[in-house]
Amino acid sequence: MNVLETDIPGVLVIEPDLHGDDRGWFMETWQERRYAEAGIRGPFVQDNMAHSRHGILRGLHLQHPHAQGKLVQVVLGEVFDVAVDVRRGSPHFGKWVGVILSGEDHRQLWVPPGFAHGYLVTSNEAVFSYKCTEYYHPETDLSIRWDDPEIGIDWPIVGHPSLSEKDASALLLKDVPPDRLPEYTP
Ligand SMILES: Cc1cn([C@H]2C[C@H](O)[C@@H](COP(=O)(O)OP(=O)(O)O[C@H]3O[C@H](C)C(=O)[C@H](O)[C@H]3O)O2)c(=O)[nH]c1=O
Repeated sequence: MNVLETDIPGVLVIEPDLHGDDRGWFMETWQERRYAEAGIRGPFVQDNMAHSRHGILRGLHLQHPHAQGKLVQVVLGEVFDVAVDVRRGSPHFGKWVGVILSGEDHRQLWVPPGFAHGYLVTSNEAVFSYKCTEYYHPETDLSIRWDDPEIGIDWPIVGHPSLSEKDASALLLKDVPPDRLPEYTP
């Protein structure tokens, strides 16, 4: 398993070992001891899966309180996956990391608690699967605008993505009340 750092400390790309043979392939998508050694600690309490068509953008979402760490990967298709540091006081506040994840490369992204997360489907369809370190708390769920100019995410899209009503009416980061954002703890 290779673990690659990104421009934001703590956000990691994981390249799991793939065991191929004439039947196909096998991979361990998570293993507590090995991932903890890489700095990816649970406990993971919930697994999610979502299917989306081309051009769908889900995000940018976070929960606070009850911030979720997310170990994300694509089972089928391809997405552009983004993590944004929205921890108050972080030296990287407002900074984003974007990576292509696909069912072909099997890569994972570790999105620590305190980050807004979202992805754009760049294939005809995509099945997205991820582990969370906190339960779903819709009452503390928050959407931040995918196209917030102060974050400036370079989404690989021409025109406008397909969004949920919630995401279409999301706030700009500057308009989020400070107490709705997690605190940075070095
Ligand atoms: C997130 C979630 C949703 N739901 C239900 C609530 C709605 O009836 C339906 C769709 O929810 P939503 O539109 O919030 O789903 P996404 O837009 O994919 O939200 C996710 O998108 C971005 C990329 C994330 O990182 C978060 O995990 C999450 O916010 O699933 C649940 O029952 N449990 C859950 O944990």
